[in-house]
Amino acid sequence: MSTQNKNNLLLDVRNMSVDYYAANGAVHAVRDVNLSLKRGEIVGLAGESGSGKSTLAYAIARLLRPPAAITAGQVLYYPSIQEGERRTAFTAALEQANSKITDPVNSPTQSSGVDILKLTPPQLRAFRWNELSIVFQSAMNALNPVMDIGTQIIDVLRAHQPERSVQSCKERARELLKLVGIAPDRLRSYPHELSGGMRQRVIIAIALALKPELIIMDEPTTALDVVVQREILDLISSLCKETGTALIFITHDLSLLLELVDRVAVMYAGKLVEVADRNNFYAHARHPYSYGLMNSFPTLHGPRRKMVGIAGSPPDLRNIPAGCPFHDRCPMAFEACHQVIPALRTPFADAPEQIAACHLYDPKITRTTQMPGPADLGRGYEIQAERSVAR
Ligand SMILES: Nc1ncnc2c1ncn2[C@@H]1O[C@H](COP(=O)(O)OP(=O)(O)OP(=O)(O)O)[C@@H](O)[C@H]1O
Repeated sequence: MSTQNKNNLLLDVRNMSVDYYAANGAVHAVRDVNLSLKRGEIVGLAGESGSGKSTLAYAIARLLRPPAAITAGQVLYYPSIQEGERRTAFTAALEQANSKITDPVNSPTQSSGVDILKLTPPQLRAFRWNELSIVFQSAMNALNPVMDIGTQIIDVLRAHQPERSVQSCKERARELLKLVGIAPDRLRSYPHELSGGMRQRVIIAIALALKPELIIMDEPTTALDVVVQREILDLISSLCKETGTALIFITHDLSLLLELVDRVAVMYAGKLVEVADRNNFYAHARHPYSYGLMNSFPTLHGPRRKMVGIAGSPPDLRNIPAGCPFHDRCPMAFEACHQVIPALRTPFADAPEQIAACHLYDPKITRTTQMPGPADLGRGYEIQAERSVAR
């Protein structure tokens, strides 16, 4: 029997804010972000370059280093605790620490979760790889060129499971290669003997080595051509479903993201501006920024869309304008957008899980009697483009 929480929650990021302290002022890279993830769920983080996606992901994994600082927030993690099963390395590390103190801060059994930001160094070591692994941008270039891939996979296993025999590590390495579609006899190949796509598969195999509950992938396919990109995405998707691993997948390419994810979270200027399940988002992205982003990329499936693009560029995160941070690029902006920061709300009867931070959908603020639909947002962008050509 499992003692998991009833919502099957795996991760709950609460009110997260991160600044980078630069000589010319603090960069507010992540601002009051709330985001949760269920066990086995695939969530995509989208947004233009500089919107804070990687910073948020690294904050979750506690990988940020100065000049970055988490100025507020919690990252609550709910370890899987199966009664009668062997404790995981992580829950064992939590219990060991708690046995030494009278008032445990992070107990694996409490229903309120474990705050990753409060983990001690040994707990953090047990958390990484065992519970969470990360695939960085261009990770495939991080494989050691002078070691065969088998040794590199076995090294990860041995480092985290020193009690495991060499033979069992070898077997697991072969199994992992098979899982990612590489013949196990390639264990003795060196990275330069593999194609880019194969190297990326090896990286995915390493990320899965210790059966983590959660993987974060930051632009894992950008260095690959589109055909291989697609193959890798299909592989990631089927592996996550097969192993029940949750995934946070980061990219600025929304069309790619929509092929893979259960839910999409869109960031702009350090804030979450919309969260929706894939189908709702695809059918009707509510925030004008999400709409613009979606129509900036050609999609592989679905109806033909008119490409509009978003004029202008994101604000300077050292000096964020008042009101909605998107207002000076938004074709639908009105007075309130220049003054009042919109909160994430869920006013959509037809999609109660979809939330957007936009005054257009706030009946107390909006100027329209009807909520705008995709055609209205599209028309808004067209008018904006026509005006800029006329100028
Ligand atoms: N070391 C740093 N010092 C100062 N500012 C930084 C530093 N690293 C990132 N930033 C700033 O923080 C903001 C968020 O950056 P981040 O890399 O998280 O965005 P992103 O959405 O992941 O972008 P990309 O898609 O290009 O990776 C950007 O404005 C960036 O310039």
